Amino acid sequence: MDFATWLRSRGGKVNQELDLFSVLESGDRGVVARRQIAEGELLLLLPITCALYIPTNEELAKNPAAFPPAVHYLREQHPGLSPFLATSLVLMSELARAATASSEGGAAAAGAAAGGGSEWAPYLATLPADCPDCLLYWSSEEKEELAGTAISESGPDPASDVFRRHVAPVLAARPDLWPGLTQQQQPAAAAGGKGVKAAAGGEDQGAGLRAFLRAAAMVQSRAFHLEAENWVSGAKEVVSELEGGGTQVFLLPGIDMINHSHNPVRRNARLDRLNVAQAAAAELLPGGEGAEGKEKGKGAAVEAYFVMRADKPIAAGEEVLHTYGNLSDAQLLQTYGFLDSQDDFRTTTTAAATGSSQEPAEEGKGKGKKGTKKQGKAAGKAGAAGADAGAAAGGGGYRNLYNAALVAWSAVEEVCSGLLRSMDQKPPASLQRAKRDFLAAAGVLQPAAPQDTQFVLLAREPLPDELTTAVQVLLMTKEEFQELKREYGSADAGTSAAAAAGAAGKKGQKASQAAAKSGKGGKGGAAASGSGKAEGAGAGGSGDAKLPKLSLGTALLEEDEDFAEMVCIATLQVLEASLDRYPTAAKEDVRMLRSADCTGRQRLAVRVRLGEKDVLQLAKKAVVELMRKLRDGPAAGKDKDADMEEKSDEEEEAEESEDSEEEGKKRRGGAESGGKRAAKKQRRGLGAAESEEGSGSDDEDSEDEEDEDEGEGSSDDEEDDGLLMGSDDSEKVGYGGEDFDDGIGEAHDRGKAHEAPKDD
Ligand SMILES: C[S@@+](CC[C@H](N)C(=O)[O-])C[C@H]1O[C@@H](n2cnc3c(N)ncnc32)[C@H](O)[C@@H]1O
Repeated sequence: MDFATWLRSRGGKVNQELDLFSVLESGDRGVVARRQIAEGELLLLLPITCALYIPTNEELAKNPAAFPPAVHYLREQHPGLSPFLATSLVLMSELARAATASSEGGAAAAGAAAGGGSEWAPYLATLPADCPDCLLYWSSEEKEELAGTAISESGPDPASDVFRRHVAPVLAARPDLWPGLTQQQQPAAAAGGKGVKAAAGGEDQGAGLRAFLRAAAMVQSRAFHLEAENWVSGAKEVVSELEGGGTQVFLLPGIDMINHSHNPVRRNARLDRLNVAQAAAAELLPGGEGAEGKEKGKGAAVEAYFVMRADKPIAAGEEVLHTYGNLSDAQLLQTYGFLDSQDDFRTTTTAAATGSSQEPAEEGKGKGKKGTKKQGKAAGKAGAAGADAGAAAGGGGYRNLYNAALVAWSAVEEVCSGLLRSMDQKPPASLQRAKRDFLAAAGVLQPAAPQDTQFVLLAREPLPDELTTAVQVLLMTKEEFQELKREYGSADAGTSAAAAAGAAGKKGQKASQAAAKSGKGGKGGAAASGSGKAEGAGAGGSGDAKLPKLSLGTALLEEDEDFAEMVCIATLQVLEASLDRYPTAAKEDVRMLRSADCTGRQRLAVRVRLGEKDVLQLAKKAVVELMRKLRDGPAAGKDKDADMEEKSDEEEEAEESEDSEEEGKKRRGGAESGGKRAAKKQRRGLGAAESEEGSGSDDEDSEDEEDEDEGEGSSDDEEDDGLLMGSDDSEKVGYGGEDFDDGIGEAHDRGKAHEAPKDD
C-alpha cells in the first residue's frame, strides 16, 4: 500500500495537487505543488491515530487500540523514560517489526499487524535512511570544529552512552517487541567515547545501536511538539506534559515531509491541531466515519486532527515550506542537521568592499549597509575594543536573525573580580558568594545551579538585561549591594524591581519611579521582566515567586559616569573573553567560508561558530553604543526631559543635589575629591577612555551608521510571523521551540545546565 492510500484508508486526506516526495534541486526531498493551490486550501489532514507518539495515561486508557504494542509496554514498565527516548523506542519497534514481517513475507506491508508487522509500514517506508548531518552521526574529529559553540561536546559520546544505559536494557527485556535488535549487543557496541560515526558506520557496533541511532535521528529531526499561545504574554509555550515528566513529541506522517524556511516570504503553510468539532466545523473531515470520530476499520476513536493548510497561494512547482521555529544555527544543526541555505555566507562585492558586517538573511529585510569601524573609534578606547564588532563578523553577508551566543556566569564573575582587583578593591569571597546567591534568588541566575548559568545573547537582543544587571551587582560596593538587597526584598511585587534600580543611590530612585509609573521599566528603569519572554531572559525565571526578576536597566549608569564606565568596560571584557573561547578568530572563519574547500560538515560548523561570534560582536557594539548614549545622553536626555515634566520642584531640587560629588563618594564607599576620582579612574585604566571620549572625533560619522544598524533585524512583523499561525482556539503544533537540545533530543531550558537523561 502506498503512503497516500494508507493515509486515506485511515481517515486522512492528501491534496491531489501535492507531490509529497519530490526530489529537489539540492537532492533533498520536499513537498512540491504540482498545480496552483489557493490560500487556505487543505494540504494534508492527519487523524491523530496515524501519528506515532507516547500518549498520556488518559489518552491510552481511552483509546488503547490506537497505539502500537511498544507504547503499551513502555507506558506500563518505563513510565519515567523521557518522551524523546520512548518515542525513539516505539519507532525502533515499529521499524523492526515491519522489517521482520516483510522479510518473513508477512502481511505487514498491507497494514494487518496482529502478532507482527507494523500498521505504520507505509509511513515507515517514507522515512529516509538517516538524517545525514545530524550531530548524532558526526565523528569526534568533525565535532572538534564546533569547539567553543553552544553545541560543543566533551566527554563520552552521548548517543552511545544513552543506548548503553537506557535503551539496551529495554530491548533485552522484550526481544519480541524489538525483533532482531538484541542479538549483537556486545558491550563494545555501547562503549562510551567512541565516535558516533564509527558507531553508526561500518564497524560491527550492533544492530540495536544502529537502529537506535536511526530512530533517534528520525525523532529528533522530524517530531513535532504542541504549542499553545499564552493569552496574556503572547509567548508560545510547549504544552502536553506526560505524567512521568517531559512534553509529548509526535511523528506526523506526511506532514513531516515539509521542509523549513526562516524566510517568512517563502513560507506558505501552517499547521494546527484541531479537535473533532473544530475539524468538522471547518468542513475538513471526510464524509461519514471521520466526522463521527472513528477511524475506518478500527476501534480507535479519532480525538484530534493535525491539519496542514496553505497559508498563501502556492504556485505550480513551488515548494511547500513552513518553519520549525525561530532557531539559531546551533539549534538547527543540532536538532535537524542542516542550516538554512538562505542564511549561508554570501560574498557580495559591496559588502566586502565596504566592510559591512552583516546583511539580513531574508529578502526584503535589508536596511542598508554599516560601517562599524568608525563608530568604534568614536567611542573612545573602550569603543576601539568594539570597533571590529561588525568587521569581525565577516565583511560579507551572513546572518540568521535567530542566532544566539552564550556567555558563562563564570566569565562574568572572573572579569568583574579581576577589574576590582586591578583597582585594589578585591571583593572578599563571602561578598562574591552573597552576590551570586542574591542574583539567583532574584531570578537573574538560574536558581538550581547559579554557577552554571549561561546568559543567552540573541542577535535581536545582543545585550540582555540579565547580563548588565549581573555585572552591575558584581561591581557594586558592599554598601551599595546591601542597600540594593534591602530595597529589592522590601518592595512589593509590582514595584520591587523598579525600586531596586534606585537602591544604590537616590538618583536611581528617579528612574525607579519612572519605571514604576510606566509599569514596565522603560529606558533607564528596571524592567520586571517587561517583555514576559523567557527566550530573552536566558538565565531562567525568578527564583522567588513573590518577587519579580531583578532588572537594573541603565538607571544607575546614567547617574554615575564612573560606574557606567566600569560596567561597560567589564561587559566588553566579558564579551572578549567569550570570543576567546573559540579556537579560531571570526576573520579566519570568514576566510574559510569564502574558500571553495570549506564544504560539508566543516562548513556547517564554521557557520555555527561565526554566527555566535557575530552575536557577541553585536553585543560589543551595543555596549559601545550604550557608552556613547550615556556620555552624550541623547536618549537619556529625552527620558530625563519627560521625567522632569512630571516632577515637582521639590523633586527636581532633590535630584539636582543628588548629582553632587557626595553621591559619587558614597558609591565608591569613600571620601573622594574630584581629583581623587580622576586619579582613581586612571588607576582603573579609564583615563584614556575619558580623554578620547572628550575628543568626540568621529561622532558624526558614526551616528548615521549606527542608526542604520539599529534598524536591521528588528522587524516586528517578522517576529510575529512565528512558528504557528493557527486559528484562535486550536492547539498549535510545531518543531523546535526555544529550547536547546542536548544532542539526544532532550529539550531543556537554555538557561539550565544540561542534565543526564532520566533513569527509569
Ligand atoms: C522534517 S524533515 C523534512 C523532510 C525531509 N527533507 C525528507 O526528505 O524526509 C527534516 C529534514 O529535512 C531537511 N531539511 C528541512 N528543511 C531544510 C532546509 N531548509 N535546508 C536543507 N535541509 C532541510 C533536513 O535534513 C531535516 O533534518
